[in-house]
Order: sequence, then structure tokens, then C-alpha cells
Amino acid sequence: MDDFYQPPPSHASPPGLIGQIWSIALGAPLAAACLLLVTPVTLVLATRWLSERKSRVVDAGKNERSVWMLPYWFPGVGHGFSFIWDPAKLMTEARDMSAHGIFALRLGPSTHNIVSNPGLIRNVMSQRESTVAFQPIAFNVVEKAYSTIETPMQSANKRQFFDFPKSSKPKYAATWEEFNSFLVKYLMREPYLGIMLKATITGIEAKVPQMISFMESPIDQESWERWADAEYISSTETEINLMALMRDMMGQVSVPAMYGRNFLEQNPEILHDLYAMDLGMPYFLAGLPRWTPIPAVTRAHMARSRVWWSLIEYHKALDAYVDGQPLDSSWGDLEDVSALTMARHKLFKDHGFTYGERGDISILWALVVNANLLVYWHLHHVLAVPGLVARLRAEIAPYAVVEKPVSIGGISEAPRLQIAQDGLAKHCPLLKSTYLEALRMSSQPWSVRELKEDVSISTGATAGEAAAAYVLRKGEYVTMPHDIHMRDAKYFQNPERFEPERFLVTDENGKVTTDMGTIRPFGGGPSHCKGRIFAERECLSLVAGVLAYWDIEPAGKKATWQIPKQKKTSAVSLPVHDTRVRIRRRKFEWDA
Ligand code: HEM
Repeated sequence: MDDFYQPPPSHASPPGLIGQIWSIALGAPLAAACLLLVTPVTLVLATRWLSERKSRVVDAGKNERSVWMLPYWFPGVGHGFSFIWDPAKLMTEARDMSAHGIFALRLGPSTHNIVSNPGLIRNVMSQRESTVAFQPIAFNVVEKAYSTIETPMQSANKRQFFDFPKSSKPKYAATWEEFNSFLVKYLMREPYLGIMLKATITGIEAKVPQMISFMESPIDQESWERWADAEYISSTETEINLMALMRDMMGQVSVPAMYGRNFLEQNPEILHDLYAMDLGMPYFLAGLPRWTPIPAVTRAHMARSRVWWSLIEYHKALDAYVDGQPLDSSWGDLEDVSALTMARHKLFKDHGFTYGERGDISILWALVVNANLLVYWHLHHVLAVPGLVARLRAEIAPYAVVEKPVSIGGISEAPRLQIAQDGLAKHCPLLKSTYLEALRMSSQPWSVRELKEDVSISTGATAGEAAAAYVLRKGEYVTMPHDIHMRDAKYFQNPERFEPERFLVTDENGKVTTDMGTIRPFGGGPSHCKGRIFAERECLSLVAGVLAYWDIEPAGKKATWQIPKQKKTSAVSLPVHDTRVRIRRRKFEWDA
């Protein structure tokens, strides 16, 4: 026996009952620790093992299968963590592992069937509302995103305005169809579409020549220059942030076209409140209240409240206007308010909606958040391709005309801009193709539907491939992240590259036009964007006007175009940083 052998230190237990209690007490921390560690690990491993839902044949005759669900690790959370962390990565990888671009994810308590195959999406979009419903999703978004959450601090006087949406749900349900029909009638059909476009184009023709003031002091600059951090370089050159500038330019012309010119004059900060509100959309949808200790959440709530109050005052003015009551002179005559806004106002008033229930905030938000950013991406991509600006200027020359200024003595006014929006949309295929390519690359729109019944959707037969059908289950959701398809190398060669001619097609007579193909930047089905025609015309007109009027170069030491990475907000992404540029007025033949 070794000399140095020592028996283990004895926790010499006293004999009997006390001894037993003593040993349990000593063993307990270790056992508890083991249990604490082993139980969750076992649970997580078991969840991972059992959670995969294999795709099984449902009906062999119809080649119908159930949807494959990826395995996940955490019970109750499902794929929630990886979805929040990087949804595009999770969904792109799963799409590549799935047979036909369809798979299921578990997000908390709900199951989402994620569909990116264009044939399957077409099928979902063509289903009846009673089977694949959008209305409950819309109500949910409206409830969470556009209602203000009351705090006990608010006065009773204010409270009556903030009763949206629970009390108003029945009123909305009763008028849902009529409101939807208004969107189609007044945003997509003539003469209303043409009237709103005319107001927008008049704004573009007036504002584009004033886009840069070449003033040294911020006090003398236009508001959009100040927001875009304009820096005076010389009387012919300014350095400025392109995204901030273009975003405001679009809002400066589209908001007056919808709400009349006095609305923006009364609420000069409202565009920026809408941007701040849009940034807060994920917090609203997650139900985070104003007092959440995260500054961005509070900022978003405050911005949304300010937008609410602006619209409440506006609706009071509209009430007075239609009732023939005296109107505060700052509102002007309100004669230039769009037919859509007036028709919605009438319906709200006739059905007894209180001011707080009138959901105009959703339309104002839809008008501003996507188109305003798209003009920035479009312009940025076009400027970054060598030689493209010259080609586009040649194409748009008959429809975006800069006229020689009138001179009196030695003083000339600024050259005038004339835009023919119809010509740009119909006779400028290269411009339109670059617009579609900008939409393909910079928008991340999702369409979500609730399944009210089991439904079978089919890929449709394609050349060399038989149709495959999938059964989606009642109570689950079907989610279509259109960006996953729009960046899929199977459908778009070099999907990460901006290719100006990607959407051009030539017919048998050699006529060149554009074809959108399978991209869906505006979603689809019953909730298909109702502003898509208006958006296309206003975006093409603003981009053409700016290209015709201004020279733009990258600023900074390296002075090369670097397209920023994207951050998902609404349909069109936000750049992670702005783009600093130098802007000069173009030289024309009369300048020589
Ligand atoms: C480039 C600009 C735009 C993009 C990319 C865009 C995209 C979208 C998307 C993805 C949807 C949801 C579709 C779905 O659920 O499947 C939508 C809905 C909508 N958009 Fe746009 N949009 C743009 C501009 C506009 C403009 C300028 C307006 C004018 C007010 C507008 C009005 C609407 C409306 C009213 C809806 C809701 C339609 C409904 O639920 O019936 N959009 N948009």
C-alpha cells in the first residue's frame, strides 16, 4: 500500500436519520446541476429529432405531397431565432434544400408555409379570399402598426381620438369592400389616375429645377437640402446625401397630389415622421409599447402620434370644408385634394367614424415609404453603370425636355423642365427596364395569407418537368417572400448584378418593350399594390427629370460608386448608409 494513500476526506455522516438527510444535502447540488443541464439538452435534442415534418405523399394520383418542415432546436420558439437573425439566409438555404421552393417554418405558435416557386405563388394568389385570406392579416397589421397605444397620461379629451382600432373593427368590416373598391377606382382608373399624375408631374416640373439652391447658409437652403446635409461647394456645385435628397423630393410632389398642397405646408416634418414610423414597424408588429426602454421604440411611437394628430386636424378641416363651415385660412381652399382622399373622407363621415378611427395613416404611409426609396436606388444603380446615363438621356430626350431659360438683360431664370409621363412609360424601354431591375434588386416585399381551408397548390407543368402539387393545411399561414425568388440564380443570371437590359424583350418586328416576367415587387392577389401604376409613372418621371436636369458624381476621396447594403423595412429596402454625391446643373447648348 502506498504510504501517501489517503482515504478520501470523510464527510463522516452521523448515523441514522440525520445521517441520511446529511448525505442527500451533500449530493443535491450536484444532482440538481446535472438535472438542470441534462433536461434542457435532452429537450433541445429531442425537439431537433422530432420536429422535422417530412414531405409525404398525400395523393399519389395527383402527385400531391405535404409540405416539408425543417427541423428546429427550440420548442415553443421553433425557427424564431434564426428567422429574426437573418431571414433571407434561413429562407434561401431552405429553398435550396427543398424540392420545389416550398417548405414550412415554425414561428412561435404558428406554422408558415414559405413559397418562392413562381408557379406555386401564382396558384396561391388566384385562390378565393374565403380560402386564402388576406383580411385577417390586414386587420392585424392595422391594429398593431397604425393604432396609437394610449398611455394613462393622455387627457380624456385626447382619449376619444385614440379609440382606433378595436371599437372601429365592426365599422371597418362593414365598409371593407367599399374601401377596397375605392383603391382600385381612384388609384388605378381614369380619369382619377391621370388627375393625380398630372398634379405629381406639375410638382416634379417645378421642384426638380429647385432641387439644389446653391446657397451657402442652411437658412437659405430648401428643407430637403438641409435634411440631406447639403454642403455648399461653389455657386454651381453642391455636395449632398443622395438617398435623403431623393426620398424627400418624391414625397414633396406625391403628398400634395394626394392630400392637397396645404397638408405638407401645415406639416413640414411629416415625411420624416413617416420615415421614423416606418423604421419602427417591426416594434409595432411585435406589440412593443411606447414605454419600452429602447429609444428607437419610443421615437417610432412619438413619430406615429404626430402623424395621427396631423391627420386628425386634416380631417377636421375636411369636415368643415364639406359642411360649408368656416375653415382656418391656413388650409387654403382644399380644392386640390385628390378624389381618393375625398371619397374616403365621405365614407368615414357617412359611417360615423371618429377622427381617430379614420385610417388615412395607412394610405399616407403606403404612398411614401416605398416609392420614395425606389427613386434613390434606381438613380444610384443607373449612375453606377458606365455609359448608361448617356444612353438613357438619349432615350428620354423627347419626353423629359429642359427648355432654354428666358433672359431679361443679363439675368436668366432657371431652365424649365417639361415631362411627358405617358411617353416615358410607353416609349422608353431602357428606362423602364432599369426601373424594374432596381425594383428586383432593392425590394423585399412579402405577401402573407391565412389558410381558412386545406388547399392544394400546383407548380404547373414546365418544359421537362411534371407538375407537383402541395397541400397546405387550414389554420396555417402561407408566406411569399418575393425577394427570395427575385434573387434566385435559377431564374435570374448573376442575380447580384444590376443588368440594365434584363427586362427588355424584342418582338418579331424588332420592336423593343419590357416584360416584368416573374418578379413581384408589388405582391399579388387581392392585396396587390393598388399604387403600382401611379408609382411606376411618378418614379420614372422623377428619375428622368433629374437625369435630364442635373449631373451627379460620387463625392469623396475615392469618388467611385459603391452600392450600399440593404436593410429590410417595408417593401423597398433602406440603404445601411447614405451616398454622398456632388451635383451640378448640366451644361446645355445655350450655355456655350
Ligand atoms: C415602388 C413603389 C411601391 C412598391 C414596391 C409597393 C409595394 C407594395 C406591396 C408589396 C404591397 C403588398 C402586396 C401584397 O400584400 O401582396 C403593397 C400594397 C399597397 N400599396 Fe404599394 N408599393 C409601392 C407604391 C405605392 C404607392 C405610391 C401607393 C399609393 C398610395 C401604394 C398603395 C398601396 C396600397 C393602397 C396597398 C394595399 C393594397 C390592398 O391591400 O388592397 N403603393 N404595395
